[in-house]
Amino acid sequence: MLTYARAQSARTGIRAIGPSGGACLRLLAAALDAKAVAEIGTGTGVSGVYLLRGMRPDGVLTTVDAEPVHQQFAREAYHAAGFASNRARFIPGQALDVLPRLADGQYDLVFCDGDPAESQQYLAESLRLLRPGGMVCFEGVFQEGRLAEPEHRDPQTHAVRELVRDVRESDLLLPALIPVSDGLLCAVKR
Ligand SMILES: C[S@@+](CC[C@H](N)C(=O)[O-])C[C@H]1O[C@@H](n2cnc3c(N)ncnc32)[C@H](O)[C@@H]1O
Repeated sequence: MLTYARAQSARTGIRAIGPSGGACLRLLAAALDAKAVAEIGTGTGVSGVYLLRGMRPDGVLTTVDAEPVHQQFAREAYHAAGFASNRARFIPGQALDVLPRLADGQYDLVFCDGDPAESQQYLAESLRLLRPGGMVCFEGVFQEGRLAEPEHRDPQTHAVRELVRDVRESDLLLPALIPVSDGLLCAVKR
């Protein structure tokens, strides 16, 4: 059941991935037979429920958020969706403080949905965290249309443009831009 997580998102205004993006995440986690997934930006747990549904039954989602109260919503959402508490590891804190503490090469999938202005740093950390053949995904790269409109030069949109360029030009990555939700940029680590 996603009702709880979506209701908390609507009530609090904490943005959550849409149904098409969520379904895509679930499929990607299943295709990777994911046992270990890292998520930046727990929110109210909508994306986490989709990821857990796609992962192996013994898989563990490690999810990071700067706001402990958001993680409490997500904890309740995973419980309401029927997942045992040992399926998720909640780490509160700023992503750029927490990510360096996670183990190298141990993750099948890294889902980035935290602060878009930090996207390039998330990519660098993801490349370290992923096993070969693993995948990194960024939600929201269309930036509600601003990405494709050159007059938008705010720091956040600029950072996402730089991310898209880095992913496209990297020899280490095989990218695909999937037009679901607000743009899901995915890339497999060679
Ligand atoms: C868009 S919401 C995530 C939504 C969630 N992925 C979902 O689809 O249900 C973004 C989340 O990232 C968190 N966040 C923003 N900047 C962050 C940072 N620098 N480090 C960790 N978490 C951050 C916010 O507190 C918020 O809960």
